[in-house]
Amino acid sequence: MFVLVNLKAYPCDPVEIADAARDVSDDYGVDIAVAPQTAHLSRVADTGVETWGQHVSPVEHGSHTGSTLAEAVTDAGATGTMINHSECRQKLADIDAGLDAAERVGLDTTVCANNPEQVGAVAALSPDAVAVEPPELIGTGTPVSKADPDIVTDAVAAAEAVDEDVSVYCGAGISTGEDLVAARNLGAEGVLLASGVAKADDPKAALENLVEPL
Ligand SMILES: O=C[C@H](O)COP(=O)(O)O
Repeated sequence: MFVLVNLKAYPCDPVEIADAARDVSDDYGVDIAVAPQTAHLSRVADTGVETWGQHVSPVEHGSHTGSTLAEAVTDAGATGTMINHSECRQKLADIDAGLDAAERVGLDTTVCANNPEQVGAVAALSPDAVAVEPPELIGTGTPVSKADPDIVTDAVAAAEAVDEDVSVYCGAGISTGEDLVAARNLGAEGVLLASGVAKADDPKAALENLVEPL
């Protein structure tokens, strides 16, 4: 299972969480990546943890003030990026161009989607992975695997029907090891989570609790 920890814009210490994620990943043999604010990418990557961008813009070098250039994301040490997070929605054409930008520099890609129908649509763009996240469950602590497990199994089927090489992750409300095991049992190959770690009093303990049952 791949565990992608999105720090969003939470008031957490990205380096403390990156250090914890690196150590827990090493200790438990689970692939854990951290996606901090773009301005924190270098500091997070310097810890040695797998580092992801929260977004890349659908642009090349040029007059694109305020953009998140894929080349700058890799220069900062990231090896992957999310695109189309529910809190950073993109038009389909921009998701496609964002994937082109990520591919140009060799970033791994996860495209987020609200539901299984959207999973099928974005799987057609051949990202490395899609992450299904019902927006209404984000930040609630109620995992999609409990609230509506069919969303995960339907997302897996939708991606498989389009492109068997696209992995499916699930997210929203995931905070415990039990949630990770449930996601795996529903066919997900990874999880995307945020508040369960970024808002935890002890992020390292939260990460250990997540991966221990795997
Ligand atoms: O990027 C992470 C997802 O939006 C899930 O957030 P959450 O774990 O706080 O529900």
